[in-house]
Amino acid sequence: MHPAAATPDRHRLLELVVDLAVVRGRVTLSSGREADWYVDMRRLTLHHEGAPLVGRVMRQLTGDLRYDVVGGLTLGADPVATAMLHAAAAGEGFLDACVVRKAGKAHGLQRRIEGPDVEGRAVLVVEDVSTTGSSPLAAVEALQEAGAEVIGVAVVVDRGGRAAVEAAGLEYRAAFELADLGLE
Ligand SMILES: O=P(O)(O)OC[C@H]1O[C@H](OP(=O)(O)OP(=O)(O)O)[C@H](O)[C@@H]1O
Ligand SMILES: O=C(O)c1cc(=O)[nH]c(=O)[nH]1
Repeated sequence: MHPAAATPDRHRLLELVVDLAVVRGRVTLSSGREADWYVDMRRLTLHHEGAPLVGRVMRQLTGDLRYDVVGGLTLGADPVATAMLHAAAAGEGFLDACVVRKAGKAHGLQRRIEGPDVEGRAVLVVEDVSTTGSSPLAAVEALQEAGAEVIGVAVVVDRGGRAAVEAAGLEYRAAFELADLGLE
């Protein structure tokens, strides 16, 4: 099946993204850039119907890739990773999740990457929405420093991050592009 094939799950998830997450109005993005709309994916990835759909659609999108850990830069990536973990657990496979902190922690075990150890493991970096690619690439760098093999990046909505991630030599998958959301 094509990674972004039309399925009932993908169709319903797209409806929910448009209904729940797209917010029109002037906003400042994490890059400092200004925009006239925002995709607040947390409204979807923490939603009772949206979260399980995110897990299944993202697993389907990356079904041909080999990875056994999934995670990205906190906070947007976290519910995406755990939704995928639960989708895997509900099926045949197993999948661990990890959380990449924006900065290292000064107390406790002082870990930047939380969860089961990632050293020597194949990790898929995820993100809820990516505009510049800098958040997923920050996660890639932290995971590689921790000894993980990063096999690619997958996002629910691509707002423009593809170019930077592909320029870094990484596979990039997006469940939805701006055209799918009617936002081009
Ligand atoms: O870095 P980009 O590829 O351009 O993607 C945009 C980032 O903006 C959002 O997070 P935000 O920085 O608002 O932080 P949060 O996840 O802590 O809410 C989103 O979850 C991405 O991480
Ligand atoms: O670039 C961003 O900061 C950004 C854009 C967007 O649509 N949604 C979001 O959560 N962050």
